Amino acid sequence: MGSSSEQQSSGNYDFSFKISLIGDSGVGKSSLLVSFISASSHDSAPTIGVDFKIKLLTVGGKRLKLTIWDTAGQERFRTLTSSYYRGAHGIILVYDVTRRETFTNLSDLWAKEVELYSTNQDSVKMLVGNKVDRESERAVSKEEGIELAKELGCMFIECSAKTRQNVQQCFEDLALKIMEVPSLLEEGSTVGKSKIVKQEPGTLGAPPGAPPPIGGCCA
Ligand SMILES: Nc1nc2c(ncn2[C@@H]2O[C@H](COP(=O)(O)OP(=O)(O)OP(=O)(O)O)[C@@H](O)[C@H]2O)c(=O)[nH]1
Repeated sequence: MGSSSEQQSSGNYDFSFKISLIGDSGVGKSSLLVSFISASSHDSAPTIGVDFKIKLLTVGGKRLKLTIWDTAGQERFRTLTSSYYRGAHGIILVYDVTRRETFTNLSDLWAKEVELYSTNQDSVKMLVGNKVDRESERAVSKEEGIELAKELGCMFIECSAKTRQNVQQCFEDLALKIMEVPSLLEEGSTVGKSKIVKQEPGTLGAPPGAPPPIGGCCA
């Protein structure tokens, strides 16, 4: 799927935000993204390197362009990390409610990385407990999720990329919160800024200096 240059023009959206998805391998980051972008979940192959997708949507009466980055959780790709976070307006920290270690890794590992690499002091963070459709296998309670979100200063939601429960809500709530932060709003504003930049095929919408994404597309 491609996007026309017309869609990329600032005339078609009021704000442009970068959102990064992080968390352990297999928690469902790619599935959440695909579920949000394509309005249907699917079995997802492991992400190799980095992927991003663009979603145009209207929230709170504003037309938004969300560039959503999907990180590969595997340790061997961690050298790419800083570019995932650079300039991100929103960061989604995902764990799998059926795998406790993915929850503890968020506070022990991922939240520390966010602190280290995030260049946007004001970026909005959202803690997401995914795979709630597997309720019988749950290993992390909702209350624990709420507690950790408080500790980390994050918003919180539980969802399922498989059933799409709360997936749209997750991204919309995050976007709404980003728009409440004046510095992020100003930075993401397209007013008076030209968004039509000459880019190599396949990198449409990627921030300058970004590593070449794999399979980025626009919805
Ligand atoms: N039951 C259930 N399975 C899910 C859900 N989300 C993802 N999965 C499955 O979990 C597995 C891993 O999902 P991915 O989306 O590849 O996870 P990821 O976090 O992107 O993994 P990496 O690309 O390795 O970082 C896949 O088999 C998905 O189909 C969900 O909400 N419920």
